[in-house]
Amino acid sequence: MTGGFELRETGSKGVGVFAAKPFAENDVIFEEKPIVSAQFCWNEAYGYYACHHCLKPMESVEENVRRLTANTSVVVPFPELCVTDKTNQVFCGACGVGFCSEVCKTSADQQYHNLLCPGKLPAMVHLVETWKRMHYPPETTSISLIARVIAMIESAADRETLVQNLMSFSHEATDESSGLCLLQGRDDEDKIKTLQALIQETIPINHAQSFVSEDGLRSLFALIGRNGQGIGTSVFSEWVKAIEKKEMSAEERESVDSFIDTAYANMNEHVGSFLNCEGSGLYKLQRCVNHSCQPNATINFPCSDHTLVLEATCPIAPGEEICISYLDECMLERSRHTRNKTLKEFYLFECKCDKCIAQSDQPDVTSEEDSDEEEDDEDMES
Ligand SMILES: C[S@@+](CC[C@H](N)C(=O)[O-])C[C@H]1O[C@@H](n2cnc3c(N)ncnc32)[C@H](O)[C@@H]1O
Repeated sequence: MTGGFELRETGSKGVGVFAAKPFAENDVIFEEKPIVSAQFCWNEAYGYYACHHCLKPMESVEENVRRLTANTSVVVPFPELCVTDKTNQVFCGACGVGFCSEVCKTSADQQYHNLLCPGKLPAMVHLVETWKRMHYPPETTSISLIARVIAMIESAADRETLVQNLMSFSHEATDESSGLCLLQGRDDEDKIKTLQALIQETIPINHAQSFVSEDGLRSLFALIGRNGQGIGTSVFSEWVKAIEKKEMSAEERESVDSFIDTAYANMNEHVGSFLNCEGSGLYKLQRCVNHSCQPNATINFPCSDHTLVLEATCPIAPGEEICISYLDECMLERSRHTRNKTLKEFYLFECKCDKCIAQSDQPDVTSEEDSDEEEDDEDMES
């Protein structure tokens, strides 16, 4: 973590992160590892092979391109630029999951894996399969993250500090939603009851009972909905970055650029936009960064694992609030009405950023594109 920022009350948005020194574009504001993270269940099931603890890709770049293009004869040039180091990979003797290093395996074992390993707790497989039938891609959270939080509370040497940390995360459910929209569909109350009963049956719980009551679980979903940070890692995009930096002849550059274009086109045909190992995590500092529809910072994963970096996207002056966008770039271009509909549905709040306040006297307009989508949603629901 670097200095240069402070946490302060904002008034209307709760706590926020403020610059305590000037930041230039691309400056790192802070870097941190999560309290807990987990790969999404379908992402793992579809063979996106990542370290069970830190989400670092476990495949070589060639294995990755072959899988994502469904072409087993692709030969990737400059294989020496692949960042995957298989020499340190280790595996769980009981369930077979892989870790990029002994360090990750030891952390996982100590924090949650000793309790949740399906080799020792076969009912975990049923819990995950039940979840997968409730929550299809594109995934926004996972039962694995919930299970890890519970297991960490069970296993923590300093349980009190961990619980205090988690409780400092904003975790209120709203009147309209308890964060259950994360489960998708209309029968969320039934789903939460099913999950709650299954968690109670599956995980031996002595210390985390209050987190697995119906209200406790609802609150945990709200906590993850409000604070969970998506994580994406890719050995191919790391290799592409290394290729961009490598010095080579014009001929080699042309040939490798053409290889990259073809690979992306073939991936798009086979897996669409699902290119990365994906998951989500809870971070102690990142959870204080508020949303703005006109952000001045962004989150990156430069080590292609769950280590998060908050970076300035424009100059930031001391005293200014540092905000990221919880919405993707496409959604940021949409009307205030549509942006807020998404923020309410997925992040459980109404936006009070400067841009939304400035646009608050505008009518609740839904752009043509948005209203088409809304009609489609309504058709699907009816
Ligand atoms: C990741 S937390 C950010 C830290 C939070 N302010 C706190 O005090 O814990 C996300 C929550 O902050 C609030 N928040 C973030 N950005 C906001 C915004 N632009 N307008 C209103 N509330 C916001 C919402 O309550 C949201 O659920």
